[in-house]
Amino acid sequence: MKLLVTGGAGYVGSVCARVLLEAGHDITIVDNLSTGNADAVPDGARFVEGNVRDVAATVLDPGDVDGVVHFAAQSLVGESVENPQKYWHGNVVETLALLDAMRDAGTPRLVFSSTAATYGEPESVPILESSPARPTNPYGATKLAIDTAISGYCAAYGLAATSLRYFNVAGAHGGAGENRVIETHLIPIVLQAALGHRAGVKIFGTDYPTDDGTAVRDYIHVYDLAQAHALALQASTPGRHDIFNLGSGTGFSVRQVIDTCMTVTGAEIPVEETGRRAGDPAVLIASSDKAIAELGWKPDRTDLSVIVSDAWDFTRSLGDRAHSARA
Ligand SMILES: NC(=O)c1ccc[n+]([C@@H]2O[C@H](COP(=O)([O-])OP(=O)(O)OC[C@H]3O[C@@H](n4cnc5c(N)ncnc54)[C@H](O)[C@@H]3O)[C@@H](O)[C@H]2O)c1
Ligand SMILES: O=c1ccn([C@@H]2O[C@H](COP(=O)(O)OP(=O)(O)O[C@H]3O[C@H](CO)[C@@H](O)[C@H](O)[C@H]3O)[C@@H](O)[C@H]2O)c(=O)[nH]1
Repeated sequence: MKLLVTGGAGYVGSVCARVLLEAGHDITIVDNLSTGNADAVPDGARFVEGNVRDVAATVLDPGDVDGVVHFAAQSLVGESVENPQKYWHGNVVETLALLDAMRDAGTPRLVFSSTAATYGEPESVPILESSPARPTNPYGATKLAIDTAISGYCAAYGLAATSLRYFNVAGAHGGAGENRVIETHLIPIVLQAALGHRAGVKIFGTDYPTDDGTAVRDYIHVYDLAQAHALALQASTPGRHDIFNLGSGTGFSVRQVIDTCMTVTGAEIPVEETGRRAGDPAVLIASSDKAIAELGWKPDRTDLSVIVSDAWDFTRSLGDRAHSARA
């Protein structure tokens, strides 16, 4: 397929673009490099630098593009609580412009990066797609608003769309991984501390109602996630909006993640316990049964040690290209 990939210079988008190229798709990436890296754009993809809102209409030639895989977004839970304006504009306004450009150009399919954050604090785990969606932060609220808009565009205009609700993405593949200028995610932060690029790691909250008091998340390997995108592109149906959770189905606490990172790296990492981060739910664990049954998805890198090892190999391979090395 001829595909437009937004956010393909970012972490998840750059891995997925590689996997889609390997599968034989023709890829054009649009990215404004606000959090992404130009050197993450894979060989073999065309690259257009710009905001989705500004360039979508020019890169979607009428009748020419088979689908859009839309990763570009603002995606930090804590930041969204402090600066919701950045999230409503950066996510909802940008995506509505993309949906309208797709409609004008007759682009038939969309795969959208939705999130576990749409559910908020779950009543029970694992979380199903039918679980109540009550986001606890503006980031999740904007992604839920986009999912709602997509449903309407599918029903009224015949778009074929899939929203993939990722849980916590981690790991690396094909020379691509996490290398953000400002890093806030747990696993890359712990690995940067293991490399000596940070003094240590803070645990945000030790009073959650979990076994060890720290928050529990479901970590999914970015390669498994990429496979789901390839399947979703094949499975889409005009007029339908399908929503799938994507996780490994197992929860790990912040302490367990730090312990696994210490085992994999062999490094002793200083840990400081601090208060909760605003907007964080206690426990997020996915049921991915629907994706397994309906997309034929087969996640096979679900072991946390494998996820952390792949992230560690990538982080070490960066050398001077690591933003954390220059901090
Ligand atoms: N990383 C996770 O754990 C996770 C979990 C759930 C959902 N997601 C979703 O997956 C997607 C990718 O996340 P990521 O972790 O790779 O983030 P990222 O910040 O690494 O990548 C986002 C990319 O989009 C680009 N971008 C942002 N706004 C843009 C705009 N308006 N126009 C053009 N380019 C723009 C950035 O420069 C960056 O390259 C996001 O939609 C995020 O909400 C991520
Ligand atoms: O230095 C740190 C960083 C994080 N955490 C905690 O570790 C957990 C995981 O945090 P993080 O890696 O920042 O991911 P989340 O905030 O859970 O969000 C990720 O996972 C969500 C889905 O669950 C996605 O929607 C988001 O885009 C993605 O950033 C949370 O409990 C954090 O409070 C710490 O204790 N210390």
